[in-house]
Amino acid sequence: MNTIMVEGDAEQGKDTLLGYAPSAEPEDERVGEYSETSIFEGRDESPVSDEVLAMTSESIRQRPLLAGRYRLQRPLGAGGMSIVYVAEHVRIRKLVAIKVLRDEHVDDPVRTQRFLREARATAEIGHPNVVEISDFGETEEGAPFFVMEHLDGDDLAHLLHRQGPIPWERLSRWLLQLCAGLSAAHEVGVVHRDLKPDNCVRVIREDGTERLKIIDFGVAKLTRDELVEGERLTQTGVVVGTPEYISPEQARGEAELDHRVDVYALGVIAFEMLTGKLPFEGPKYPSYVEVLTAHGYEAAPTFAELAPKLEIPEGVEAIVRKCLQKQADNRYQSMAELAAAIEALCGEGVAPAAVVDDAEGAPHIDGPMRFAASAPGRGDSPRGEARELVAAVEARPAPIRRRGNQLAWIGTAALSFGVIMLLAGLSAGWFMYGRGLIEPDPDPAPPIEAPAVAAALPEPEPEPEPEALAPAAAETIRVRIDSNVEARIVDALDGALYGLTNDPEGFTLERSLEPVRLRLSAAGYEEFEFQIVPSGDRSFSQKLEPKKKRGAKAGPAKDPKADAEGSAAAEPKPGKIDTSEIKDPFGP
Ligand SMILES: Nc1ncnc2c1ncn2[C@@H]1O[C@H](COP(=O)(O)OP(=O)(O)OP(=O)(O)O)[C@@H](O)[C@H]1O
Repeated sequence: MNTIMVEGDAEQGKDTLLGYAPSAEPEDERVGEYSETSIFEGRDESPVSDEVLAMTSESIRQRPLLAGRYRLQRPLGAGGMSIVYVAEHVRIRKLVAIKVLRDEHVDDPVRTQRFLREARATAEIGHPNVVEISDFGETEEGAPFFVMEHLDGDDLAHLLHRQGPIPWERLSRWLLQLCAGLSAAHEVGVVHRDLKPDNCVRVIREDGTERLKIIDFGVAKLTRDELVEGERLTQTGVVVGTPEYISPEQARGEAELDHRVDVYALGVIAFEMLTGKLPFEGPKYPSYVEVLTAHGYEAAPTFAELAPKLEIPEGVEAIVRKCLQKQADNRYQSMAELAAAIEALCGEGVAPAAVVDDAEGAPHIDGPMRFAASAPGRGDSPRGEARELVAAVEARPAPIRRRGNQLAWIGTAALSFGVIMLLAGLSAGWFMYGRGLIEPDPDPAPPIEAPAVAAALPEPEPEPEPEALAPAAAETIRVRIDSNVEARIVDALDGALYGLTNDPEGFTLERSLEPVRLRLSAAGYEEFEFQIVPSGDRSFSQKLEPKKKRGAKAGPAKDPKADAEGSAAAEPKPGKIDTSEIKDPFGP
């Protein structure tokens, strides 16, 4: 398992609930106390485990100077893709942080492109609240690296662990800085997509003031340009994020993502920093499936429900809830708008109107959820870790609702259909499902003048050919079903007629990832009910069984239509038969 592993104790942090003094009390009881006691005392010595050191490239470790000017001192941390070191610029004797692509990924064009994209995206932003990129290069082994300002501080996850919930007065100042940095990113067409407390570092400046810096644009989307070659997964698609902070549209695998996913994530961060709890955690959310489903469909609990002992002003909650709306249109539409709301509340005390949650309610997950053999459980990797998961889901959706209605179950079957929800194997630090990266941005930002470093970085691979993206663009898909007897194809929920089997034209369905439950019915034949996920054109064959006559011996009944038209009509058509698809994929 080529996983991450920066902080061995981060794991603990997830389950013991952030930043509270160790307590014999049940977890729920602990909310409500601001505590300065760290349950992670001593963790600041070095977040890098021996395992990470062991993973460190031998050649890099031994080389005294990187690119002739940087002396690597020690690893700061590592993700699935790269390792971050503290280094010294030997000429100006300044500490820097250097992120180097792991040796094992050097020949992987996808990861290399992503890595370069991170460097370019970050460098283009150029804002005091975003980590600064000052240089880049390549190791002798060909591993790209880029050089950042060294942030000597704590990320918000650590602060929360150490200090417990952060009062609004303080948090609001941090949020305003994060809004400023993200606003700058959005202005140049960069969407972070993986915002979480771990990626927000607080440094104390010489004058004693705090400065927040956003790091890790490793999964950022450059809305105006490149799609990374190879991330164009025709079947499964790709969306990247960290389950605990992922926006509903990412969780639902929607293709069109914009900067408002960052508004949502910032809302989750604010929620967690204020209450010490994530909106969706605890026994009700035993795996990432439940977490993602909740982000997709479930309203966040109120502060009073989660942290009854904390007194958080209503206006604050209203702001957070507005960020957490499921529909991006119902959130703040920009970081500037969010910042204005924070400022209005902090300044004149103007609270935004309370928001009525637009959540539709989470689908009930009923069936067995099976992870691939190598899959980690939710607790198997550090909290907040972006991760790569591959689909291996078996789940029975609750009552399937009609397509176009609220939901159905996101993690439906259709492994062969493409995306859906996913689950399981940790591999490179990306959580993948849905189709986020495979869509071009419909409204690209205007070109901007990139700072020198960004401009000098190698250009990424060209965008995929348009035809590769074409299927996702169509609004409807066509379904053709053949059967041994002409049968009506109806909606299993409301009986609406879609068409008839054996119609060469088939019938159309709205393109969706929500399953549609259909029924085939023909006089004298057993009805056959099944579901499909209309994510692309489908063609099936299904034999209907004659109804058994009471008292009659089992055997094929006569098909009245076959009688009229000849026996050929009763034969299933050859080819194209894939009864596995037509069966309820969640069925036993
Ligand atoms: N400029 C910096 N200064 C100080 N520490 C940094 C800096 N950039 C990153 N780090 C630390 O290095 C560690 C890994 O950084 P980062 O989050 O960018 O990588 P990652 O996302 O975990 O790795 P990958 O991109 O391979 O998945 C984190 O602990 C982070 O706080």
